[in-house]
Amino acid sequence: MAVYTDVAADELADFLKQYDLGELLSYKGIAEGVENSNFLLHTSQGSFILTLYEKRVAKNDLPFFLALMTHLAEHGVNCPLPVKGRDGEALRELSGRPAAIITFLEGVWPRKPNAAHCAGVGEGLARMHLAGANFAIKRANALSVAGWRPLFDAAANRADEVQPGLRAFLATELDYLSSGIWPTNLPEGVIHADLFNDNVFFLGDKLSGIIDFTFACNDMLAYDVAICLNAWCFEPDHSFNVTKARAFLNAYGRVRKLTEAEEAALPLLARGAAIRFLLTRLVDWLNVPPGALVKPKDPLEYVRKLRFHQSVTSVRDYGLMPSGLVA
Ligand SMILES: Nc1ncnc2c1ncn2[C@@H]1O[C@H](COP(=O)(O)OP(=O)(O)OP(=O)(O)O)[C@@H](O)[C@H]1O
Ligand SMILES: N[C@@H](CCO)C(=O)O
Repeated sequence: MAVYTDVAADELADFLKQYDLGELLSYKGIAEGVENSNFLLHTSQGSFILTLYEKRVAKNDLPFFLALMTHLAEHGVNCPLPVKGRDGEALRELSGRPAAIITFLEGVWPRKPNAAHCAGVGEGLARMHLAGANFAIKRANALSVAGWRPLFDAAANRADEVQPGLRAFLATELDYLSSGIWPTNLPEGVIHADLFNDNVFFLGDKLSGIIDFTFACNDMLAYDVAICLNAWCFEPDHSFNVTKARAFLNAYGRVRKLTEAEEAALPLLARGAAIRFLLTRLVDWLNVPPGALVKPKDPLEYVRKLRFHQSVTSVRDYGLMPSGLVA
């Protein structure tokens, strides 16, 4: 998270009067993350996270995110819980933005994920997919293949300022991915859609919790797997680490086995996931709001990752035998 919208102390104290959270002792903006404004609150009742939802979050989607966290927590996933006010509502408004308070989760996100972390994420992701199976509310993925073109259009004119040739590279890849080859018949369910290392908490090597459901939606479960391959299985120099990928995929498969069709589609899904994050990062890189407390993420990291997926011919390259057996 970041801080785009500031909140004054007296405004926050007033806001908290709507809750049974005791007295506000201190609060501070959280610089991490890029999407929403977040604050760590200390009250006489404990620690909480206050989120003000920003540009990419549609207000109509907020009941989905809040109900999903409650549903997942009830089905064994350790994730934050929305805190309701005295009126029974979790969602309200603060400083002109939709706002909610959620419970604070203990744990630390891994700055340098190792293969054990990747295995933890694989297991955690599969458990989340199973836990989401009977969640009643639906939300389409606004950042799937149809959502990439508008992002490209918003950034295309200045893409070459970030890297010469980037515009043409993106245009070619986007044409390919939108040419009718994007899978439509793979198993679907609730996906997290942003399960990066800063959204997964660990205590030692053990996964202790999952946060940040503001991109969660209904989509292909294997697309979530592809997002994690991108987010967890590359090194700081952006080279692919097959040991981490194998650990991740095997751990996922022990809880929810990928179908053969999902395995076959993985290289394509990974290309899609790479361009999705490349494009949102590029748009954000070119549009940092003046005065915002945010460190935009590097879009070029995803050029390298995308090139790797373009070179992949089968899931063997991700450490998995096409039959699903370990390579
Ligand atoms: N429930 C929570 N418990 C403890 N810490 C939290 C919680 N929610 C958020 N944080 C802290 O705030 C940081 C940013 O949160 P989050 O990832 O939800 O923000 P975001 O703007 O949606 O970011 P991004 O989408 O870039 O990951 C986290 O890395 C974590 O340090
Ligand atoms: N996790 C995303 C930011 C939030 O969408 C990224 O690393 O680009």
